[in-house]
Amino acid sequence: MIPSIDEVLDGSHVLSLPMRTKFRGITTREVMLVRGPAGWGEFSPFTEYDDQEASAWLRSGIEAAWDGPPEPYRERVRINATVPAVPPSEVPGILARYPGVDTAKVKVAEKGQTVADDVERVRAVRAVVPRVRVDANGGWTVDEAVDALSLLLEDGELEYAEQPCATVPELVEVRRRLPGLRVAADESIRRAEDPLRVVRAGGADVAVVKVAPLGGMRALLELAGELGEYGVPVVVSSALDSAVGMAAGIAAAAAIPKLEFACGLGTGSLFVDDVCQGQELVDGTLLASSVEPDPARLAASAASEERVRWWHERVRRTYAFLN
Ligand SMILES: O=C(O)CCC(=O)C1=CC=C[C@@H](O)[C@@H]1C(=O)O
Ligand SMILES: [Mg+2]
Repeated sequence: MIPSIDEVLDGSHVLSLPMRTKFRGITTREVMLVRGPAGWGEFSPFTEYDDQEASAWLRSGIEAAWDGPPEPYRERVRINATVPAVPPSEVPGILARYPGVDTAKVKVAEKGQTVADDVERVRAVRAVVPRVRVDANGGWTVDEAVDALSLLLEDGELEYAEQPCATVPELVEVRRRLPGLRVAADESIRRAEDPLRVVRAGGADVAVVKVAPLGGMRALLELAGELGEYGVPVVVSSALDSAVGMAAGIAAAAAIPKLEFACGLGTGSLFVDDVCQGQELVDGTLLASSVEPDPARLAASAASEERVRWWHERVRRTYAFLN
């Protein structure tokens, strides 16, 4: 059952969370938290997304706050460190925020940077963490991907390359030209009309799945089951969520029967302050549990009246796509 708009907006908070490091081009993350009978939910589609795309995120926030999490298979979820496209000198400081974590995802192919920047950054990561995956966010052509990934492979193994190129045929081609390397699909799943298309086309060895863009924890679990039928394992990742959205990501990951890879659910450390005290990392794992935002932090991070109005209007427009 979908709550009314007034029920969704009642008791909601729009927050502006400053980030320690620029990530996907932003230095402040705006999120909206909603409160329902089952707890808290998050609605935080990136501001440039249209209402149709944002509607999956609204469905997801409502699911968390009105239905709560699915039945878990495990208590704790292994996570990876996430390293933004920073200079190598900043890498140790970022990794220090992930005690006990043995896998890092490194952003590569950042606009305005070179392959040499990527190689240096990945080297700095390898010096601290044994297992490395890279994420190009579709920033390379096939030739650029093959050249850059071959260079990175000269220094050591890569667990996988996430979205090296933007399109499905390009991913298929990268897989063909680098048969020893796993390719993971992210944007080709979360921003696609048919999330299984990339897998059917032979463009992915691994699928990156995110709760909010897929429309919630149960929608993610259903897709993970379908991907499993194709023999494609999933990595549950964040959508740069606050601790509330992250709790839904951890709950979804905890409810997947077979989890082979560390999950990208450690981006809370990219915020200067999250909406509540972060979950403690134990041996590189996070506990699946409900979260309660800290009222003082909600007050301190409250967005301007103008931005609150913008988000409320966005919810109203987006809500129209829910049925
Ligand atoms: O997967 C991770 O390690 C963290 C999550 C992450 O990298 C992302 C979160 C949100 C937006 C994306 O640009 C980005 C990604 O591309 O996977
Ligand atoms: Mg990605």
